Amino acid sequence: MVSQISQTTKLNNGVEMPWFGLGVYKAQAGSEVEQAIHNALEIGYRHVDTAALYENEESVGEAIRTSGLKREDVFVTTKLWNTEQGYESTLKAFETSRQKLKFDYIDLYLIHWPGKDKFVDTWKAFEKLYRDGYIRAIGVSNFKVHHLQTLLEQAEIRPTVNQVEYHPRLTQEPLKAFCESQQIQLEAWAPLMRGKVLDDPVILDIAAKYGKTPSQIVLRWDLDTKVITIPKSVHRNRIEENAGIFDFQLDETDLKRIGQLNKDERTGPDPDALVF
Ligand SMILES: NC(=O)C1=CN([C@@H]2O[C@H](COP(=O)(O)OP(=O)(O)OC[C@H]3O[C@@H](n4cnc5c(N)ncnc54)[C@H](OP(=O)(O)O)[C@@H]3O)[C@@H](O)[C@H]2O)C=CC1
Ligand SMILES: O=C1CO[C@H](CO)[C@@H](O)[C@@H]1O
Repeated sequence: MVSQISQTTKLNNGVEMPWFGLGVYKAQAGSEVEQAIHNALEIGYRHVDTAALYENEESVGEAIRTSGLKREDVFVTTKLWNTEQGYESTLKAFETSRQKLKFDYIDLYLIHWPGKDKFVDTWKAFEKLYRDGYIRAIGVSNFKVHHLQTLLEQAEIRPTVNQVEYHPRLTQEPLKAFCESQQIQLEAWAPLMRGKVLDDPVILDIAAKYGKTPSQIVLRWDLDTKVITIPKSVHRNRIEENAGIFDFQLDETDLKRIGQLNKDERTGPDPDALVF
């Protein structure tokens, strides 16, 4: 069980990233997030997704240090918040995150949202931090195809990952195809659509067929569509339930049925509407 939960994919720079991890947005700094991470690591998770925005980086670092695991056993992502975009401000914000986590290095650092004008300068700072050895992989989040095209025209180092909203009501097909064509790994945020897809009749029907829960069906669909997934929970029973997806696979018919639930429906903002 433990080894399967930590199964990795090789990113375009050769770094191994676990397909499955724990999201900690809205997991409160202090005992709530620390307990959630301890539970997850005990169950076999080896990947945690945080961000400067979540205001829990100190606790994430502390939970990993007190887990009994080595730093290199856990893959940690954090993200640069929108107000810090720009070359110098990115270098500073990265150092603040690193100090809060009390880590020598970060596994994956993401530009949280593209915004409009500054993401290329921001990326140049990401490239420097990567070359200086502070980050094992650099990537982006909430980038649409046009943002990626602009970035790829000017980047010296390609993004490894694009973390975007992805669930059965937002299957992101054109973006997914573009990322695949550019060897950029897609990663799902809000993979459970924050609970909103768990009572969908098609998901319930498929759950009954496999003897699995709705969340397990939706998360297995992520893996079967080759998308990294980071469901959030602070409850041990759900943390364990969400990880129970490594003993089955969805068949082609069910993958297709889930894909047909797409409504291009977002639970978060449209990246083009978030201009800063
Ligand atoms: N790059 C970006 O812009 C964004 C990144 N993210 C990242 O992605 C992660 C996941 O996305 P998130 O927005 O948290 O949404 P999720 O789709 O992961 O849903 C989380 C919600 O579902 C509940 N839940 C978890 N497991 C179950 C279950 N088995 N059955 C029923 N309910 C369940 C949780 O409650 P409870 O905790 O009470 O169990 C929580 O309320 C975030 O935590 C964050 O790390 C998220 C948003 C944007
Ligand atoms: O990471 C995040 C958590 O969710 C927020 C609200 O949907 C997002 O805006 C943010 O990017």
